[in-house]
Amino acid sequence: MTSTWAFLGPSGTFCEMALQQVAPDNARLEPCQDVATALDRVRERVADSAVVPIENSVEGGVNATLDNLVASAPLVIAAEVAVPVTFVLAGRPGTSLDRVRAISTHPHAWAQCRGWVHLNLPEASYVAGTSTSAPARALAESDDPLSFEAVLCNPLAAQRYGLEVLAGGVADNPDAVTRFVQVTRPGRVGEPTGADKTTLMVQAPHDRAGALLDMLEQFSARGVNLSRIESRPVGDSLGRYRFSIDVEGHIREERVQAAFIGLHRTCPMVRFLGSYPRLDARPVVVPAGTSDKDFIVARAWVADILAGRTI
Ligand SMILES: O=C(O)C(=O)Cc1ccccc1
Repeated sequence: MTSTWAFLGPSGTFCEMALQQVAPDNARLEPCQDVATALDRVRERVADSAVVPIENSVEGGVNATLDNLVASAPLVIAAEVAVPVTFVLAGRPGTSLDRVRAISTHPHAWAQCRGWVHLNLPEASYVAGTSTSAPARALAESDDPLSFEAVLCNPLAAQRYGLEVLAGGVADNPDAVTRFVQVTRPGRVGEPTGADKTTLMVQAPHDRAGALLDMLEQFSARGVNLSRIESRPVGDSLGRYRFSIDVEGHIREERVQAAFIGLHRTCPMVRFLGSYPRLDARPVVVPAGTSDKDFIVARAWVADILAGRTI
């Protein structure tokens, strides 16, 4: 049976390149206007999965994704993918570089090429695009006059839409990587691989000294290592934050469950956002005293006490 995959479109985005790494060959593709629409397609059961950007090595977390994952009906991350992001400046065939007055692209792409533009086209202004390939397609297909003459997109998109590369290698950081995730509706949680990651969103306990430390202690007390933590405003008033966190380990592991139970007891909001294999497949180091076996043995000891078998 074919599955339907939503992504940030149109064809030619970095998101589509990420999707190609995880989707089956016969997947039906559903290009969307923005990240929120792609995730809603999964909630509405129009799509089985969505592939969306979550973190960039230059810009950090992708807020549209981090916030949307906790905004409405629950979704979970099933897999992660990294895509090296390389940009070209492209225009309609025959466009000369010194004629470029305005450039359109996705805000994340603009942020990653700003230095090059400042140096090489200091007069050029920026026109926000919904993705890197949306303005590329518009340049190629629109008969109307556009408010820009060039786009920043990946070399494949320039080729796909028949645009001419006016300059290559325009990224300020040539090693930039964006991490994308495959998102699905929640189901029975799969088995751990030993090299897994778990994503969650937590609202710290109420405003008081040490609240953040107390939250972090839930992880450190169980030997659970954090690989990413970012604060996001809750949105209803100034000064209220929740934390988007990646931890090393799987929700089927005892120490991760113990940390989740601790958070649930002490924090106003905790949302599980998926346990999935780590991109680098590096096995998680489990500190002494926090393995599943350690928990099972300790629980059996308490059971013995309760049954009067141990004093
Ligand atoms: O617009 C795209 O091509 C995307 O997939 C979003 C994006 C934009 C810039 C860097 C990484 C991802």
